[in-house]
Amino acid sequence: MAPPEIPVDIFTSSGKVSTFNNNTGYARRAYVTFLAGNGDYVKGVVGLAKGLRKVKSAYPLVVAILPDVPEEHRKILRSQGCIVREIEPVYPPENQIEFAMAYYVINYSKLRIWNFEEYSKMIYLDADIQVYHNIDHLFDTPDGYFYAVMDCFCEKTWSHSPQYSIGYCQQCPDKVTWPAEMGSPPPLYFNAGMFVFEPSQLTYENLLETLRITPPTPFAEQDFLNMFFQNIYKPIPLVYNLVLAMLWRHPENIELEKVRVVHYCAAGSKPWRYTGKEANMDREDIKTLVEKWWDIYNDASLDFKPNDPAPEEETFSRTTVKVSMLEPTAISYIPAPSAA
Ligand SMILES: O=c1ccn([C@@H]2O[C@H](COP(=O)(O)OP(=O)(O)O)[C@@H](O)[C@H]2O)c(=O)[nH]1
Ligand SMILES: OC[C@H]1O[C@H](O[C@@H]2[C@@H](O)[C@H](O)[C@@H](O)[C@H](O)[C@@H]2O)[C@H](O)[C@@H](O)[C@H]1O
Ligand SMILES: [Mn+2]
Repeated sequence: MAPPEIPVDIFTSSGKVSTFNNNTGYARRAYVTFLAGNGDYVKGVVGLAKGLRKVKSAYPLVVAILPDVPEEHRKILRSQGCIVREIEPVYPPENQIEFAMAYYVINYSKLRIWNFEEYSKMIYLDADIQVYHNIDHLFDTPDGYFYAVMDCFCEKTWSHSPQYSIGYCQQCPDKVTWPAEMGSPPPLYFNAGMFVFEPSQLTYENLLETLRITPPTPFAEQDFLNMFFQNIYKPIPLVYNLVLAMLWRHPENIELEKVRVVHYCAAGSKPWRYTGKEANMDREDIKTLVEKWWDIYNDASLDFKPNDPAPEEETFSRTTVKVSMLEPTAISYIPAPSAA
C-alpha cells in the first residue's frame, strides 16, 4: 500500500530565498563539492562557485579538499567565497579491481562530506558540473531520502556490465526489456555527480564501516553509494543533472532549454580541457554548453566581492506540490518548477 501523500512546499523563486538565521533553518544549508590534486579541476570549482552566484543561490559552496591541493589553489577558492575544508582521503579495501577510470579510486574520499554535521542539508555537486538555473528549492525536499538523477548505461564506460551487454538502459526500460532468466532488473541507479543528502555522524560511520567490507567495483564510490542508499533513493528529474551522454543516447528524454544543471562527464567534455576531438565533442549542443561554461568562468562581474550583500529577502511564489512518497522502486519524481 502506497504511503500517504505528504504535501511538500517546493519554492520556485527568481533565484533568491530568504535565509532566516536562527541556526536551525536555512542557514545550515550549503552546496558542497570535492577537489583533489594540483591539476586543473580547480577551474571547475571556480566555475561552479561563479555559476551558483550567477543564479543567486542563497547558500555557500563548501569545498572538501584532499591534502594534496596546493595552497595557491586554496587561496583562489577562498578568494571566490568558497568555504575550504580539508579532509583525509578514504581508500577502498585492498583490491584488484579495474576502475572505469583509474583515478576514480580518489572519489571514495567524497564520503567525508557526511561528516559535515554543522550542516543539516547539503547538495553535492562534482567540480565538472555547472548550475545554469537556481536549484535552491531542492533543499526543501522532505528529509530522510537520498535524491539524485538516474544515470545511463549506454556509454562504453559501462561495457563491463550485464546491462550494457544486453543493451538495457533504465532511461528506456521498454526498449530492451530485462530478460527473466537474468533475474530481476537492476534497482534504479543514480549518477553520483549530484545528490541531495543530510550529513550525519551515524550515517558517516556506517558508510565507512560498510566500505571496509565491500569489494570495490568499476564505478567506485558511485556504485557504493547506490548500494548503500538503495532503500531511500528518490529519483529526481534529469534537469537537475544532465549527464551529457544523454544528448546522443536518449535525446527523447531531454529538453535542453529546461535543463538546470549540466554535468560535463562525457569523455572530452571537461570545458577546461576541451579540444572537440573526442567522439560527439563536435556536436553543436556540446560546443554551446562548453561556451556557456567559459562565459561564466571568464565573467569578472561574477567574481566574489568580500562585501557582497547577503542574499536579501525575496518574495517568491510558493507552490505546494503533492509528492506521493512511493517506495523508491517506483519512479516518483519531484516535478521540476518551470525553468527560471
Ligand atoms: O583529478 C581530479 C579528478 C576528480 N576530481 C573530483 O572528483 C570528481 C569526480 O571526477 P569526474 O567528475 O572527473 O568523474 P566523471 O563525473 O567525469 O565520471 C570531480 O568532479 C572532481 O570534483 C578532482 O578534484 N581531481
Ligand atoms: O567515481 C565514479 C564516477 O561515476 C560517475 O561518473 C561516470 C558514471 O556516471 C557513468 O555512468 C557515466 O557513463 C560516465 O560518463 C560518468 O563519468 C560520477 O559522475 C562521478 O562523480 C564519479 O562518481
Ligand atoms: Mn563528474
